[in-house]
Amino acid sequence: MNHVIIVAGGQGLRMGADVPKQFLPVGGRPILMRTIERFHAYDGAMNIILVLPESQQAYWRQLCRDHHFDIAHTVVVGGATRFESSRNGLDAIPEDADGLVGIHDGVRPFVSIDTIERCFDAAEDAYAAIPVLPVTDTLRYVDRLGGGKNVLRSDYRVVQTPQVFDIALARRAFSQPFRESFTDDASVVEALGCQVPMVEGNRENIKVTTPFDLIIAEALLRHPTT
Ligand SMILES: Nc1ccn([C@@H]2O[C@H](COP(=O)(O)OP(=O)(O)OP(=O)(O)O)[C@@H](O)[C@H]2O)c(=O)n1
Ligand SMILES: C[C@](O)(CO)[C@H](O)COP(=O)(O)O
Repeated sequence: MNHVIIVAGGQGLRMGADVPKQFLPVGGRPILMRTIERFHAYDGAMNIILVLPESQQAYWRQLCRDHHFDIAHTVVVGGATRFESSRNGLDAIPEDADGLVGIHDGVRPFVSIDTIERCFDAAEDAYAAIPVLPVTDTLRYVDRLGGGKNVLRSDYRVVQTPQVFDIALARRAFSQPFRESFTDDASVVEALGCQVPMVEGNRENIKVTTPFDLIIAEALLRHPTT
């Protein structure tokens, strides 16, 4: 059985909305529902674990009733960091489970089924896989004194989710103590000394982070490309 942990335990400070950003509507439906629907569409038998702050769980249950949202999922409590939220999600997977676990941002509702499939297929072969895209702008390194220099953009990739791992590998990685450098799940696995293979992501798979991203999200719904 495949598992996916949808992390939605953050504060959404950059969005600055009254309602937690994962509950904001896009095309009339909460972002989080759209995200969960993508994984259910990929694999109807997938074990879906949703990580949410305790204070938001009653509101989420109300939203599910209001929107007749009936995709089965388990809700677990979020942590102070994304690392902690991912780890809480992992703890909800039965001890004796084997196979793969994907970890996905609750606020990436436009992940394509192809991207999900590429990640799970590659992780089946290589124990881990993450979706990435090439950088389309010129990149500039800036130092602490305000100086800067052009860097070769072909040396870099933009990283998305879902990040998929063998469950035993993910458990070992998340038993390490937290480090500030853990900005995604791949960086936690790499701290064990493992390589994390990359597959192609999809351009629409934006992380809804700021009010501007909500405008893009509405436009993507009006002109679907996935
Ligand atoms: N303690 C945390 C922090 C983040 N996340 C989740 O990780 C994903 C990516 O994080 P981001 O979009 O940066 O969300 P926030 O941390 O909520 O945003 P901000 O930094 O603006 O507060 C989101 O789905 C967010 O809910 C989480 O589960 N637990
Ligand atoms: C995990 C992630 O979405 C990969 O791009 C990203 O690192 C999370 O962003 P945050 O701003 O660090 O929460």
